Amino acid sequence: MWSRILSPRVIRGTRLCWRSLYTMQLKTSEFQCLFTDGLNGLVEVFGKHKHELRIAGGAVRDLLSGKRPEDVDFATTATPEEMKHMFKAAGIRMINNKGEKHGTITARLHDENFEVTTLRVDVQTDGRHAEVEFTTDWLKDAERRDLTINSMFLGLDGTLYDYFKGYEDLKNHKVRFVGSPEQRIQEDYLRILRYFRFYGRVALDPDDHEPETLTAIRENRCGLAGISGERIWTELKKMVVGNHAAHLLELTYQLGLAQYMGLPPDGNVEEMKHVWQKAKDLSPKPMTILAALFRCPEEVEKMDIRLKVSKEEKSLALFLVKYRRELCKSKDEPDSVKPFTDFIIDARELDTQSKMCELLKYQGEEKLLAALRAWSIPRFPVSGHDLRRLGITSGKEIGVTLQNLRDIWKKSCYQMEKDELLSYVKP
Ligand SMILES: Nc1ccn([C@@H]2O[C@H](COP(=O)(O)OP(=O)(O)OP(=O)(O)O)[C@@H](O)[C@H]2O)c(=O)n1
Ligand SMILES: [Mg+2]
Repeated sequence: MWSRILSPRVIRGTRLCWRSLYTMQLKTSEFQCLFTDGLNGLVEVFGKHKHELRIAGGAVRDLLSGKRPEDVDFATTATPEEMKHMFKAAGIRMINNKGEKHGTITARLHDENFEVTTLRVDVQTDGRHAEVEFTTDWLKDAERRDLTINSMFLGLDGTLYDYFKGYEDLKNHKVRFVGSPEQRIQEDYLRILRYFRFYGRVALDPDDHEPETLTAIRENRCGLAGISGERIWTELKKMVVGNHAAHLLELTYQLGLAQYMGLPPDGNVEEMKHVWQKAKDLSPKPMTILAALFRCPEEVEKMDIRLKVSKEEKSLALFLVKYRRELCKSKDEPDSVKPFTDFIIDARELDTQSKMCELLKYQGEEKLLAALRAWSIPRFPVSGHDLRRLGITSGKEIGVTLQNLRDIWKKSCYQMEKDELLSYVKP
């Protein structure tokens, strides 16, 4: 059952308002999966030193949505110094203390790492980094977090601490910033993209945004220019393969964000919407959806300069932009994968088959995709060595003959064997 404790607070020194803390008791069985020997050990150490320890942020959101969280962050009232002292005394190993400046200590128990962060307030932010001050006030730590659904804590006894109705928002499929969207965005402009990503995860309706959220995003869009390409790409990738992706990408264009995110300013939004509709249930790679926005290879190059995507991702984008219309199913035999397998045989590059699968997703060719996935590249049975044995010595001639034989072999649907193929060679 919900219990409600009301406390008056002054927000930003101007308005007096009632801030509520909702607490609720979850059954520990609901998050039993987390209680490993390592976590039990961690809980014991914090209990012994009388420091509070709670699960924080994204992991609480995931647990409440019935999902097993990928990474679990812990928050505590103990300072990093107190944690270090406590872990040392208990003989617990700590690893790479790079996060210590921001209050994070990583402890290793029973071969598991636990990241525990001291409650903090961001005293100075520049839209990317924050200078932090430690606190023992859980509300203050919740206040600096981005979205209400990401601002909850879960005590290890099953008590949920929820200052901003995050659980209600989660149940109502609402994505809202904590307090002022403008302020939260200005603290870290990447939150614009986090908003879209979580919208895709949580919202049912593709167009159920709070108007003031969209206004804050639009007015602060330039801030994205200062965010590194790697961070943008990490978020964008997750958003593009989530729910409502086409709607959200279109919205980034309507709000004028695209150019700050490495996407072509005049991206082909209509094509992207079609491609998404056709490919969304075929597990497309993020780049398969984004490729639809590019009108030419130069736009892929510009995107790469900004987002620093991987070599494979860039090569996939260039492949799709080049072949999306050129390489299509045959009109006479629409169920045949032959045009695609022939291309793969000729390309002789290891990743062509996987790129071709993405091309079929782009084109929405579900049946051909299944057939291509089931196909494995047959081995061409003739080598240069075989031709040399037949008396062909010039390298150039060997190359030409091999290609001719390969074409014959392709026509035979890769069935012809070596002797039959070599019978075509006139020495
Ligand atoms: N720009 C950011 C990034 C993170 N957070 C806070 O830090 C928590 C943990 O961040 P992170 O692990 O990066 O994201 P998650 O929300 O946990 O999402 P994911 O499932 O992708 O890990 C978030 O839940 C949120 O409370 C934030 O307020 N602003
Ligand atoms: Mg996380």
